Amino acid sequence: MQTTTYADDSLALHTDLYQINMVEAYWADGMHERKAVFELFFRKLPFGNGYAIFAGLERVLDYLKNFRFTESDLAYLREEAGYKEDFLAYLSIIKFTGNVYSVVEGEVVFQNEPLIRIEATLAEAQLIETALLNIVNYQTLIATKASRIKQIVKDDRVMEFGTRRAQEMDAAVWGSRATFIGGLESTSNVRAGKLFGLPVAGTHAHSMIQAYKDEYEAFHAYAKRHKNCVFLVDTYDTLKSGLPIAIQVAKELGDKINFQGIRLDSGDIAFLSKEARKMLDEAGFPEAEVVVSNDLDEYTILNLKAQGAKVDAWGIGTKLITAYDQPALGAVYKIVAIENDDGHLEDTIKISGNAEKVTTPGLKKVYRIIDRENGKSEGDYISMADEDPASEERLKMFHPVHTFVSKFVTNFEAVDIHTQVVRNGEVTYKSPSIQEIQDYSKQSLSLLWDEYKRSLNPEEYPVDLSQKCWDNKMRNIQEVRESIQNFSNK
Ligand SMILES: Nc1ncnc2c1ncn2[C@@H]1O[C@H](COP(=O)(O)OP(=O)(O)OP(=O)(O)O)[C@@H](O)[C@H]1O
Ligand SMILES: O=P(O)(O)OC[C@H]1O[C@H](OP(=O)(O)OP(=O)(O)O)[C@H](O)[C@@H]1O
Ligand SMILES: O=C(O)c1cccnc1
Repeated sequence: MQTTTYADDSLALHTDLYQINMVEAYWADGMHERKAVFELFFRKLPFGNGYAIFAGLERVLDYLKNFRFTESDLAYLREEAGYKEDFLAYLSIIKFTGNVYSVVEGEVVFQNEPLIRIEATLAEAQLIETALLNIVNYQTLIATKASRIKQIVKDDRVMEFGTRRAQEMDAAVWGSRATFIGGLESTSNVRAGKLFGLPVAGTHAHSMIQAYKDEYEAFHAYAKRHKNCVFLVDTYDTLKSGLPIAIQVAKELGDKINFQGIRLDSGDIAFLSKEARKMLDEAGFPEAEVVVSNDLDEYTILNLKAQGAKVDAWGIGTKLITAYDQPALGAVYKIVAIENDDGHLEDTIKISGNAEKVTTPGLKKVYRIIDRENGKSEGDYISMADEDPASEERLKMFHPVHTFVSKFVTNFEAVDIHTQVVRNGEVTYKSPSIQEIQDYSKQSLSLLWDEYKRSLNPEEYPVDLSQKCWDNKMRNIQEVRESIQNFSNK
């Protein structure tokens, strides 16, 4: 529903006011077209996990391709926000003209490494920050949550049921896409199925049983119109009513339906699933699945498995789509270089009392270092852009804060984890199909040792700096210190 007089016809204003205000200052000072380099990264992996699954690139590219202030955006900025005509005239012609390097969706990623690098005019790079973070923070968080769940359930199917509990509609559809990237098998959201080509699956609700008042009637009515039926058996009494009636209907209809199984949505899932398995087997339905749902997450599932629950498929909603135990990923977007008066890129650094928060300046690359003998990742290696770790015989990798933690790697492959996805404003990357993205993610995960993949207290995967990158960072810190010293001596 339209609630104002302005059409909601672009995403250019999906930004924080301060971005526009900063750009106005750059523009007034003639700095807006200076080349700048920004990096998007997170500092801490979510859920205490040992890795994250990157998602969001498809929407980022769509956003960048269409980045334009429309007439209604400009009218709003003029009439409600008070911006002047000369600045609005500049905004009216701005579009994204830069270069973007990104990891691809489904990639396994880690703390403190640039996921996306933007090289653009200062104004463009600044204006897009908020939307990029908004997209990547949410989608990466949800893909990672899904991947954690998948690590626990292994080959069991997982159906995403979260739409009704998601933080509104965008989160539901893009979230369900992210859960597929993270390894889940289907979503219940039909629109997400249509938009992204996701497999759609589901059962039925208690309301149908209540509408027919009677489980026998309801199951029959449903089976008349649907194949692959999963009957929800816990509306009245799971063991005394729902299950026996589901079995009766399945026997009566025989080959006319493909009785796929039953769903449990309350009670003691471990106990009831074992009982259900027994009853289905004894009734001659060993192939029928036990599907369960009810406020599940990876912790409950792990516990249910420890209790010997006999479950074939898990329906998971609220705790997945809202990332219930950690509802935000803290990815940030930091400037690392800017063109100086002479037209050269100059490093820039943000200092912090917290060593982990000091940014790593300069134009850099990230390589995944893969051991040629066992095919596993030894760690990620952040170098200056002009370095080529592949040409080194023996690579020294050391922790970027606790530098005494180090190792040497030989016989390795160094794979640049970024792909150029936008060149001079043109999107040059075509997103693979959603299935290809999921397959890629599985392959990317298979490079990781199990120690990094366990859900509790995983080992910390090394994300290290090259010596040159480290030296450059120290030099930049020193320069800032000296200039502060000079300033306070004045
Ligand atoms: N055997 C079990 N071990 C651990 N947790 C379980 C087990 N069985 C179910 N659970 C979980 O315990 C919680 C039970 O939720 P709740 O207290 O709402 O009970 P319920 O059976 O769903 O009741 P209601 O009839 O109100 O839906 C759910 O998160 C469910 O996944
Ligand atoms: O528990 P979640 O992980 O969020 O999974 C989704 C939940 O949504 C449905 O319940 P709801 O009570 O909304 O409707 P119903 O009548 O279909 O059970 C479903 O039965 C699940 O319990
Ligand atoms: O298909 C289902 O069983 C379903 C879908 C959404 C939410 N809960 C259950």
